Order: sequence, then C-alpha cells, then structure tokens
Amino acid sequence: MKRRFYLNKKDLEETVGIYFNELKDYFLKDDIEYIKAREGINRITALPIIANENVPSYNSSAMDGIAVISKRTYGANESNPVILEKGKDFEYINTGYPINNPYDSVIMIENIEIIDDGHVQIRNSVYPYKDVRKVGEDICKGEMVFPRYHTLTSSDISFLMMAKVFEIPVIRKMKILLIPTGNEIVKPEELTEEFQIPETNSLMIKNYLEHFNAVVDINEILPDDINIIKNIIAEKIKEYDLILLNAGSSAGSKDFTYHAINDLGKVIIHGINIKPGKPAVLGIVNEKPVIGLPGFPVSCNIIMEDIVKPLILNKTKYEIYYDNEIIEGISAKRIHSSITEKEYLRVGVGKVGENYVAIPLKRGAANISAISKQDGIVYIEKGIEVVEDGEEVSIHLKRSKKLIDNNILIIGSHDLLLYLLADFVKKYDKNINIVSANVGSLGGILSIAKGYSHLAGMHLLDPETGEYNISYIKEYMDDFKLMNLSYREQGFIVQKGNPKKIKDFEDLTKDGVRYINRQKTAGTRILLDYNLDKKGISPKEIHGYSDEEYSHVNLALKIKKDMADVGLGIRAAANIYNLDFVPVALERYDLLIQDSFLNDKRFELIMNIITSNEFKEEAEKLGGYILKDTGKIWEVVK
Ligand SMILES: Nc1nc2c(c(=O)[nH]1)N[C@H]1C(S)=C(S)[C@@H](COP(=O)(O)OP(=O)(O)OC[C@H]3O[C@@H](n4cnc5c(N)ncnc54)[C@H](O)[C@@H]3O)O[C@H]1N2
Ligand code: MOO
Repeated sequence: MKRRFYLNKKDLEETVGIYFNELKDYFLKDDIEYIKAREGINRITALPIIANENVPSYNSSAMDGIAVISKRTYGANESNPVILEKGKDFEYINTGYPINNPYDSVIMIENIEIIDDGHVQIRNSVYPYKDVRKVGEDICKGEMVFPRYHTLTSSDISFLMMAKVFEIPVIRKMKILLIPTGNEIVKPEELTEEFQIPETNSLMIKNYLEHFNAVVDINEILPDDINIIKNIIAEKIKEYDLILLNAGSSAGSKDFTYHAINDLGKVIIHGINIKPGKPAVLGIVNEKPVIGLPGFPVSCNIIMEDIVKPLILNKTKYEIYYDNEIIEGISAKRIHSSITEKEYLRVGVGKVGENYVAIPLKRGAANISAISKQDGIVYIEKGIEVVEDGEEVSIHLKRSKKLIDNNILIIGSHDLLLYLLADFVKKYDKNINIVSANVGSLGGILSIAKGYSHLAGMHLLDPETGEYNISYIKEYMDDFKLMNLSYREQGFIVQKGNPKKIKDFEDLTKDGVRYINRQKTAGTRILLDYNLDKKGISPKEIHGYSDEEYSHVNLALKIKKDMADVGLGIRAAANIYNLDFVPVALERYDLLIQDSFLNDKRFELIMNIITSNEFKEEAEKLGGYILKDTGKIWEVVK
C-alpha cells in the first residue's frame, strides 16, 4: 500500500466549514424519539412543545391572608379604616388556595387588624387581583412551552410537569463507536511487555463525549490490518451515527485510516494546519462521518474538542449552558425593587448595536417560565428602590455569551406568529433564540427608538388616515423602516354559541355582560377606545373596562374560564380555546426594524422564513391571518 502524505493542509476553520458542509444532509435530518418528560433532563426538544394545561391552573392566592372583594376595600386609609365582615366581604386563605367568586384580591395577614371572630379592619385599599396568581400567568394551555432544539434543564422539566406535558419528542442521543487500532496497543490492565502501549485514549474520548449526551461504545482493539478495519467500519456504520478511529492517521507504513475510509466512502480532509493534531482524517461513509483521530493523546484531544464536539452539537442541537460570566448592560425597563431585600431579577439578554440589553422576565416566585427563559440574573442590591430604564446593570450570565450575542430581541405587541417565528428560526439555526417581551405596540416603538430591541411588533390604527403604525412611529423617530408580518382579524372573543349575543360595541354595555380589557399600551385597547369614542359610548358603561390582561391568549383564557363574557382579541387566540369569534376589523401587524439590524444575517434569515410557503401555511392554520403583504417594507425618511 502506498504511503499517504498530507501536504495540502487547511486551516481549522476552513476545514470544519468544508467538512460540515459535506455533512449538510446528515445534520438536517433529525432522529426523533418520544420519551417521558420526567426523564428529559439534558435532552433536546425535537419539535415545539405545547402546554396541555394553564400554569397556574386556577386563580390562586400568592400570600397568607384574606380573600376580599376589591371594590369593598376602596376608600380605606390610615384615618378611615374599612371594616370587613367574614363570609360577606372576606374569607381567610393561605398561599396557594383558590380564589373563588366573588373574591378577586388578597390582603396579607400582616396588613389586617382583627376586630373579632367575624370582623377585620383594613387601612389600605387593594386593586383587583392584587397578590393573586392569575390562571395562566406563567403559560396558557395551547401556548408554546419551548421551541424545538431547546436543551432541557432541571427547572424546564418541572415546568413541563406543571403544563401537563408528560411525553416529549426529543433528538435521539448520538451513538458513537470508537475503534482503537494498532498491533502494539493493549488494554492498560493487560500490559505484559515494555514496548506495548496502553490503550488510554478511548477512556479519555468516551468520558469527554458523554458530557455532550453522546452514547459511546468502545470496540475491541483492532490489529493493523486494513481489511479487518474496513470490515468493521462497513458493518458498524449501519448502526452508529459516528465512527472514530484511533490512530493510524499519519504517514507510517501501517497507517491505514485514510485508505480504509477512502475505500468505503470518501475522505474529505486529511491534514489540518494545527499543532498538535495535524494528521486528522475527516471522511464520510454511508453519508455518516468517520474520523481518524491522531494517536498522541494531546493531538487526539484537540481534534475531539475542535471537530468532534462541534459535530455532536450540530447533529443533536445540544446547547451547553455556562453560568459564570458577568457582562455590563442596560436595563430595558424601569424596575421598582424592594428596599429591604436584594432582588434576583431574571432577565433575557440581547446585543442591540453596541449595548447588551437586559429585559426583565416575570418576577413572581412561582413563575417557573422565567427560569426557562433566563439568559442571566441582575442583582438589585438592598437599599436600591428603582433601576431606571437605560440604567447600567451587571448581568450574571446563565447561558454562553456567544449564544446570547445571537439572540433576537422582539419587544412590543404580542402576536402568536412570533412563537411560530421563534420555532422556525431555531429550525434553521439552532444557535439563534428569539427573546420576546410583551409591552404593547406603543412600548414597542419606544424600545426601537431607545435601542432596546431589534424588532418591535405593532398594530396601531390612525383613525384620521386609516393608515397603520406610521403616524405613531413618526412621533418618536424621523427615519425608519417598517415591515409587514401579517394582517389579522380582530374581534370579540366570546363564549361558545355567543350566549350574550355580542354583535357590536353597543352590546358591551348590556346588563350582565362582563368585559375583559387589554392594558393601556396595547394596540387592541386603542382599537376599543377608538370605537367607543366613535359610537359615543363611555368606558364607565362597560362592566370590567378596568380589568386588564397582557396578551390575547390570557384574555381568551379568562373567557374560557368564565371569568368574563367578552374581550377584544385576535381570532387565533379564540381558536386555541375553541371559543366563538365575531370579527370587528382586519388590522395590519408590522415589525419596526432597528437600523443596525437591517444588514444583519439574522434579519435576512427572518425575511427568508416569513416569506416562505412553509411559514405561511403554518400561520394560516392558526386562523385569522392573511399573509398577502408579508415581508413588504415601508421606508420613511424625514
Ligand atoms: N513522517 C511523518 N511522521 C509523522 C507525521 C508526519 O507528518 N510525517 N506526523 C506526526 C504527528 S504530528 C502525529 S500526531 C502522529 C500521529 O500518528 P498516527 O495518528 O498515525 O498514530 P500512530 O502512529 O498510530 O500512533 C502514534 C502514537 O499515538 C499513541 N496512541 C495511539 N493509539 C493510542 C491509544 N488508543 N491510546 C493511547 N495512545 C495511543 C501512541 O503513543 C502511539 O505511538 O504521527 C507523527 N508521525
Ligand atoms: O500534529 Mo501532531 O498532532 O504534532 O502530534
């Protein structure tokens, strides 16, 4: 056999690029298996995971104290206490207990004065749902718990249990076969001669790769016989996802790795410009990778770290979490904190222009979703009452900075297509996460103007022109680019069969109709107020006008749970709960784009996704979406 010289060595990055490109189809094909969610630690979701239950599943008390009817507490203050009667105005409850009609709020036991067995007195009024964990606060049934390619952590597993997801599709663990070769190589425990070499690499390789969730089998040691080596590769490649040969990668008279691989398949690269590690052989047999690792342990280890590890991460979409880096960033929100305690604020993080931006996640002690979403923690020290928006903060990262640099921040109005987009983005680049925050359309404009987000969703109707969004944005920005995501149907979300016969805005004022509203910064709220104004209806005439929810899905859930009869929202949210829907408007939902993001590769990816037929088909399945202008861009200059 001819000796093999490997003179045309390439740089490492180029090598990995060429090799991984040849393995494109191998990486694209996911091997999926279904497992018990409770056994899912460290596994990677293979498809989006949808919640089967609301978390929490009922309105529950967040404190020990009394359940009250908030209205009956109004007017209470230091000099004018209000007396409440047990059974009529309040009931004693503990943390976690359900809050049932007619009660809608909780007062902590510390804040009440007990008069006698049947009466208490309070000196502070409470608003509705104070210290109540509302049903679906963490996640609503039908919402996405995780997109595909999410590596499950310990808290994620508990979150899945709460959302009643008991079986999950995950990426099958990679099966790797390691074949030690060499006449002089023997098991360390069986050494008899001085010139024999203990076979120590395989343990190093196996123990290292198991960190990344791989299952590694060690073959018996093969002699330097090309036919024996070839036969084993040909047989085992049917069963394994990757074969590693050790050693025989260089130019010795018995170095058969190159020939064995090339005879059975194809060697893509032999020789890399690194030291140690240069003689590595990177090949493909049966469309699967077969790699010749150099024999010396350090050389072998370098190829493991720089080629085999990224290969496993690419194939299985496994994400490595780190939690030790501290970076400086700015807060995207004004945050009030307790002066007497140090607060651990969980945040999503992204890099917008030159700044790292920290977006506060849900703060409640019960909001497990915030652990799943956290990129880092900002500690707000004792004695600090307020962190201003834009103020510098130190962020203690919980995920690797390299991945956080890829995060796309979308702040603004809530829309279900953003979940779909998050999953598609993962599908095409597992290293990109979408971090979204729901602050309403107006909040979205501000987040772009202040440099806190890459994209912002909005749907703001200008009643004077009938145009969407542009006139509102102009109040804050002179030059900007706006892109259409979709048109969507807005309307009255009502109980199945529309028992209260809601057809128009006038019907909201009818006796016995309980309305549920959206928060003031929401485009949907503006749509309501615009219509009320046009029809001369005063908000006071609408029962429940001051009850607010922060998303379409949470609003629909309240109607499903019979906590309200009607609310304004999108058709897709009504569909999730099989509620009825009375269309009111077809509105334009756009994404405002941060300047520095326009020429970003990630923006190109988003464009490619949303204009694809695959995305459109999935979007239309949700109901109420029309994607005729999706991807269209409006450019506004002063
Ligand atoms: N004429 C040339 N000779 C060599 C070159 C070269 O460019 N021209 N490259 C050198 C470099 S660099 C390296 S690295 C080694 C790699 O050699 P191989 O991958 O072919 O490995 P072997 O020759 O079969 O073994 C070398 C050495 O590795 C240790 N070894 C092998 N298997 C194991 C194992 N399972 N456990 C522990 N240790 C192992 C052992 O010490 C072997 O002697 O080639 C240079 N030669
Ligand atoms: O390149 Mo070798 O891997 O120096 O020992």
